Amino acid sequence: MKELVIATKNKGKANEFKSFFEKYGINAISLLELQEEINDIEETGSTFEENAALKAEQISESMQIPVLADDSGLMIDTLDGRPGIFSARYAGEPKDDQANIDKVMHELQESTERSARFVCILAVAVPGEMTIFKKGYCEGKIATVQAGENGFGYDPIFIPVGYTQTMAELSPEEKNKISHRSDAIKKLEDWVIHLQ
Ligand SMILES: O=P(O)(O)OP(=O)(O)OP(=O)(O)OC[C@H]1O[C@@H](n2cnc3c(O)ncnc32)[C@H](O)[C@@H]1O
Ligand SMILES: [Mg+2]
Repeated sequence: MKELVIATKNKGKANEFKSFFEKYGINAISLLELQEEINDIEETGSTFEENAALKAEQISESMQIPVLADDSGLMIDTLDGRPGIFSARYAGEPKDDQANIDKVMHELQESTERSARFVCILAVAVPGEMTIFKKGYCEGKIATVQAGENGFGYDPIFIPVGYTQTMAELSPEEKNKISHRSDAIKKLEDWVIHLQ
């Protein structure tokens, strides 16, 4: 089976990439599964694109293989797009999904302006080639009550457009049909097929 290294240490993302790439007969391997210990890559960029490129290019360079990275986040309109690129550590170090949710819920309080979107930027770095980028979205709103156990990150407070449940109440299969990550992956299909 073909293999593709995904420059992520996020278990939730890694699982989603596994199921996307399985369909193409590709084994998606995250940094959590590699034998060698990979140091955390500092996400010092000021955009999703810069951070996705940092992750993909650093691992691709050191391993001399094609690498895919994902930089993603939640953008809330009434918070001027926050947490945005700071989504993973919105409530500070160490990264804590529940603390991030609590902070967002506190900031929104009773607000009726709750529109938001998940954004995903994929970067593919191949040694000696220009890095390519694909962008995906999932539109929705922030719930007034946290619900659901599936997924990761902000899924328990994000209600996608056309749904009454949160992303964390949907099955993994349902999430993978409509998520920002799947939207971006579909746009990468030509490259993925070429990899096979
Ligand atoms: O950098 P890597 O190692 O890939 O893992 P990370 O969790 O730090 O990933 P990001 O830097 O891209 O930050 C993305 C954050 O945005 C949130 N997020 C992204 N995609 C999400 C999704 O599908 N569902 C819920 N929250 C998501 C979640 O809080 C993530 O930690
Ligand atoms: Mg990160």
